[in-house]
Amino acid sequence: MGGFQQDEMTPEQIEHEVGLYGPFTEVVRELVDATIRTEVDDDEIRAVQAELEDIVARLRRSQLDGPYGVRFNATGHGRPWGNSVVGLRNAIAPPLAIERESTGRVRCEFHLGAAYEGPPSLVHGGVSALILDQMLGEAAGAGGRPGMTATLTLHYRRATPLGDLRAEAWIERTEGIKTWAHGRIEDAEGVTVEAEGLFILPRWARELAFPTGDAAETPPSYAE
Ligand SMILES: CCCCCCCC/C=C\CCCCCCCC(=O)SCCNC(=O)CCNC(=O)[C@H](O)C(C)(C)COP(=O)(O)OP(=O)(O)OC[C@H]1O[C@@H](n2cnc3c(N)ncnc32)[C@H](O)[C@@H]1OP(=O)(O)O
Repeated sequence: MGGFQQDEMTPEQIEHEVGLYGPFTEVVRELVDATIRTEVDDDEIRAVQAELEDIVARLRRSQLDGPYGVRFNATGHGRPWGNSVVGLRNAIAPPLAIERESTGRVRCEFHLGAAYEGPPSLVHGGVSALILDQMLGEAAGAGGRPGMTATLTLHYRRATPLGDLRAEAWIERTEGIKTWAHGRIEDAEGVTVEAEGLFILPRWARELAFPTGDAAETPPSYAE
């Protein structure tokens, strides 16, 4: 698997890019929301479309060949900036700003607007799954037991309204390369969705992490 890429970015360069691409991507998120909710007239839609086509062409003048991947510098500072849940440069991502504890407990507060709608004024069930997949995976990673999602089970207890929400996740138990994590999404009234998942350190990562074949060792994780 490719996509993990080390580079020589200094903390100052990273701070510069965060300051540049953070607000840039935020405007694109605004654009998505405005596109769904606008009620301007037909001529205005056509005019805006033409301007946007010009803007896309300007950005396409210099592009990566593929997705952003996960980059990290020599200090191990990870930049999953294309990630669809937490990516700084991904306008699809809400994005989640996750607080991580080394015990494997993670939490965040976030806002889901019109772009995440499923049933009227409610969060799409697949979006809740997306968020919980990331949160459970982050819990596994924060606790030093990272893995790929092998199973993910969702319990939709109550409809999740669009708006201000919070999520948390934690490691329930580990066994060698396997980590079981649990988590939930809550609105102001309490839990709406619960999840449990199994995360497995894949073979390619095991070979890097345990050259001796001893999965009782703690595998590496990337710090943010
Ligand atoms: C991740 C690597 C580490 C990088 C470090 C970065 C840390 C960052 C920290 C945090 C931030 C990230 C947060 C991300 C969150 C989002 C995560 C996603 O959305 S991941 C995308 C969706 N998931 C996939 O696409 C998986 C696709 N499937 C696979 O890749 C493999 O099937 C995988 C890894 C799940 C297992 O492959 P095998 O080759 O390692 O498996 P075998 O060696 O055959 O089995 C090992 C053990 O696992 C069990 N096993 C395998 N698959 C299972 C399954 N699906 N269910 C139950 N058990 C399974 C087997 O029975 C075996 O168990 P026995 O040793 O016999 O006890």
